[in-house]
Amino acid sequence: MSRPVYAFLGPEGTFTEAALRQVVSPDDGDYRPVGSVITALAQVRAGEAQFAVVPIENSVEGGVTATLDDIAGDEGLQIVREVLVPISFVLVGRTEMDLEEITSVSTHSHGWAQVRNWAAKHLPNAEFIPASSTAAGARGLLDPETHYQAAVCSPLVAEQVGLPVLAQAIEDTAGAVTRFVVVSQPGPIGEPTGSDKTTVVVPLPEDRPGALMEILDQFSTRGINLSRIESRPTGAGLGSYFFSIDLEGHLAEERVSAALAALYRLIPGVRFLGSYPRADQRRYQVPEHTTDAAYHSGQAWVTELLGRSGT
Ligand SMILES: O=C(O)C(=O)C[C@]1(C(=O)O)C=C[C@@H](O)C=C1
Repeated sequence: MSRPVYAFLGPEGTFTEAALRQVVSPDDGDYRPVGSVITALAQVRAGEAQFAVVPIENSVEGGVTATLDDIAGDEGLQIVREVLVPISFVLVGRTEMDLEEITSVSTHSHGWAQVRNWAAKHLPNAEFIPASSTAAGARGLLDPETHYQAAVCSPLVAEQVGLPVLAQAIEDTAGAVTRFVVVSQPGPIGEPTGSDKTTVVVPLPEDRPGALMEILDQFSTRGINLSRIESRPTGAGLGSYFFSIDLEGHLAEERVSAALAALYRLIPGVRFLGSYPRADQRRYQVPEHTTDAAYHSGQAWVTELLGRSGT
């Protein structure tokens, strides 16, 4: 049987590849490096890859907008898993050189955002040259035609390319983590594990006072904690937004399905992007009155009443 194809942001040595390695070994999955998050997701939509591994948020820099916007675009994708990768950066140079001599440095824009204070202090003369990934920036230094002199990348890439490390642990915030998701075409939803997340996209109705409050109310009255909520422009015009929301719980849990059903009644354009296990396996506290058992006993009571009414 052929191995499933995993499209991911390459080339070899990206943080995305580190995430992919947590998902499947190269013996069991076909690693396909591509040039962008959008290409990886497009390959899954087109059926050219079974899975894409893409960054979705960073603990310091926040949401990865290319991913959030693309997966929100239609119901052609489903999140099946999440993976966490600790992030630390080094500075590599084409040759050994003093930091003050560096006039241009390349990396991924999300990586640059995580070292910008360090760079302002230690690379005062350097211009930032955006690369399609941290590994692409570093590997570019191997090409004699490349005009920049240094790159910000993971310690692993530095080792792979064999270039001199000019500075280590240059991230502005120690202990940063990037969260990646594994995405497939819509299909069966995994069983609840007791430590799950559900991702939904909710278009914010325009000209409806209190719409955000109404959305949040569906979760709070059912004791559902939100682990991420971000507003993004739909692109349709100023004032047109959607919310990308991660909530604690699985669609198969009563409080979650009840909240989503209520949300659908309010805003039929709501999109379900998947229920999947939490990477940190942390269990959440469900208030007593919103456990499945509480929902079942409430329903049993109403069913009994309905029996008496003869309907
Ligand atoms: O460039 C890479 O190595 C990536 O995997 C992309 C990416 C991102 O898009 O956030 C992943 C993790 C780091 O936060 C920096 C860059």
